[in-house]
Amino acid sequence: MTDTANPAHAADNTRSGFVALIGAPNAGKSTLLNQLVGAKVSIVTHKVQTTRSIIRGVAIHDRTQIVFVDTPGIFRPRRRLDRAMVTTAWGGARDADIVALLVDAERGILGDAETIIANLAQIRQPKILLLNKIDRIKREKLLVLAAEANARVPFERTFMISALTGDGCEDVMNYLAEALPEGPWYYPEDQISDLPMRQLAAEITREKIYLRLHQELPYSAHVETEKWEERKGGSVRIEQVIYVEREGQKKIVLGHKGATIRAIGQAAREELCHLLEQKVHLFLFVKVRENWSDDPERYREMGLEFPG
Ligand SMILES: Nc1nc2c(ncn2[C@@H]2O[C@H](COP(=O)(O)OP(=O)(O)OP(=O)(O)O)[C@@H](O)[C@H]2O)c(=O)[nH]1
Repeated sequence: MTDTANPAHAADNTRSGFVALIGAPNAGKSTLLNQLVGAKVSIVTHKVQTTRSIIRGVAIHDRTQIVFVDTPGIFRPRRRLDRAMVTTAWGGARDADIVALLVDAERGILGDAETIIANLAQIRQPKILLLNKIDRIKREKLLVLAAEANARVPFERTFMISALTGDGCEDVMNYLAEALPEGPWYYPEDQISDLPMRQLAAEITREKIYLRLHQELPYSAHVETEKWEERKGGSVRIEQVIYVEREGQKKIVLGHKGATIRAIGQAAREELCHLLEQKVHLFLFVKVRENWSDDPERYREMGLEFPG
């Protein structure tokens, strides 16, 4: 048996490294991360800009440990929170061994994807191109897109994949497993994410809020796990606070006679039970905290840099 408590894994011939996934909002980064790591570590929703901080997923392929850095979508920043997300995303790319640019092939290289490609030139790490969502488009169009992207940036390799179906993903893993440098593993073998459990639990609740409320609640809800208590008998009691910016938003989150928050809580609890493989008692509270998006402390908690 392998010693999972020892992250060094000094065994011969191991390889390891960091791979930054960058791409425009909705390119499919979180979906791909989950597909490659094989477990849900990064939240996925149909809304853009749901990933706020860098989340790592760790995959083992052959003798290589591949640490994925899922970056917030890189886009033209408008609000302060947006600017923090973009700064953090490019920081993640500069620290990585390999940068993987994910492009929504259906959308092509327009808008945000174009801005990213223009900026990629300044990044000196080896870069690979992943054309995603090939389940949705014709092969001829893909080839044109691949040529267009490679004319602008020297990619080491181009892959055509579907993060959703897993098509082409094995080729990406084979490539990364060979391309990353020799060295000891960074994490114990059984660790899929270094995102603290409390934060992951908060992300799950935040995902349920988005899925439930769609447009009604803009990007102003923030969830914090305040209490995490392992109970006798193997269950866990988790208390979370959902912070909103205005009274009106609090009413929306609560819903008529508390129906909305109950549904959010139930969905989050089910997913947590599944993830933790234990019984979960989840308690949600809604609080108004005006202007939390201007508070440096909240940024630090989310692992973001505060743009002055
Ligand atoms: N058809 C299809 N849909 C996909 C594929 N990959 C991702 N999607 C969908 O695209 C949407 C966005 O995916 P995400 O993984 O959340 O995208 P993201 O790049 O992490 O987005 P942000 O968190 O906003 O940066 C979701 O509805 C996914 O189901 C794919 O290969 N095929």
